[in-house]
Amino acid sequence: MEIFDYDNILLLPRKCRVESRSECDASVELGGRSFRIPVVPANMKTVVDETICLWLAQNGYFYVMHRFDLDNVKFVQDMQAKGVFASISLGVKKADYETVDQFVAKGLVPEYITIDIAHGHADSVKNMIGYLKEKLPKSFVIAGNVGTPEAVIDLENWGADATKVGIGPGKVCITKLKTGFGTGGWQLSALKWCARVATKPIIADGGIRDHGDIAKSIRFGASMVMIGSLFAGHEESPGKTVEVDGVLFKEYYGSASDFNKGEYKHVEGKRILEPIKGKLANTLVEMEQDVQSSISYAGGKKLMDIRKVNYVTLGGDNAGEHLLM
Ligand SMILES: NC(=O)C1=CN([C@@H]2O[C@H](COP(=O)(O)OP(=O)(O)OC[C@H]3O[C@@H](n4cnc5c(N)ncnc54)[C@H](OP(=O)(O)O)[C@@H]3O)[C@@H](O)[C@H]2O)C=CC1
Ligand SMILES: Nc1nc2c(ncn2[C@@H]2O[C@H](COP(=O)(O)O)[C@@H](O)[C@H]2O)c(=O)[nH]1
Repeated sequence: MEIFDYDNILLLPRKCRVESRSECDASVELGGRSFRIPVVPANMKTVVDETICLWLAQNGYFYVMHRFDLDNVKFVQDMQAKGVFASISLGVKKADYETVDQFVAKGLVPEYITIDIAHGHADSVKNMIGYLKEKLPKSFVIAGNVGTPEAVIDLENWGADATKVGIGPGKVCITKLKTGFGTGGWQLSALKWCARVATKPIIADGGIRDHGDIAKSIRFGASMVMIGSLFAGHEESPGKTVEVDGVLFKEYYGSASDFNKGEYKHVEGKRILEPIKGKLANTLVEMEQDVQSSISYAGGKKLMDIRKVNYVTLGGDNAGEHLLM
């Protein structure tokens, strides 16, 4: 198997078919809705909050609210009362089952539910998917995180409508160091490996450092990418603002860090500072424009045209050109 990551791949252009990049359509469909770009901010406490989620939904972007210190029932009620879709995260513990029961009792149906645990290839996820499909059959269920084709096959067979791929490639992730496991360092080829067997959408989660990595993820089989670090350093980001030598930063910490957990147990995440780089809305517009450019370099007009391009690997044992024959 070829092993590579975002830094060792470049996509190869095909003859341009548009006169302006504005003709290129960066939108993607997920769960019956169309979103402006194939990007979702990570469901982490220092990346999204209620205000950001509402703004994203109102402006044509997908979102997944985090599940930490949050009343999921109130969140769904609030979002739906404001006329936008509700997209929440759930774990697999007793309290998460009770949340589902409350939805049913109140007649609430979140449009999207992401089952979000560290080791998503597990019976606990199978059981939660089964429960959701029984109690809330209309909700679109995203399940993860996983990093192998076997896991993608299982999650899909258990009923997941989409899977989330990425174990440990995140910027504040220390899973690789603490456990010796994961897709950190080879996330893009792990995505390729998983996409070969997937029959439903994959969300590639973690490791995106530059906007061009979005197109690379689409090329290797993602329908969407989940990004934390590139979103954590905005004026509106929920993390604490910290000043260092006159420069403003936002804190960004892992969901499995002691900062998020409130205790040092099974810690697989750390805290870093991200320089503040302006408004979230501007970054999203820039991402859309960059994805439009990617589509134009792919010789296409729509997002999935990126899937058709050849690529080269730079450096290492697998270096070379990879042609689609
Ligand atoms: N994408 C990634 O690489 C990673 C992401 N995270 C994020 O951190 C957050 C917290 O995750 P998580 O700790 O799973 O959530 P929870 O604390 O809600 O734990 C979920 C359940 O899974 C169990 N569990 C967690 N890890 C393992 C494992 N390796 N093997 C067996 N059981 C396990 C937990 O039990 P117990 O704690 O008793 O073992 C618990 O019952 C999530 O948002 C997750 O996405 C965390 C690590 C890696
Ligand atoms: N191993 C860990 N992974 C984590 C933790 N908290 C979040 N995450 C994952 O990272 C991505 C974001 O990655 P980025 O490279 O865009 O910053 C996020 O969506 C989670 O899947 C953690 O504590 N440990």
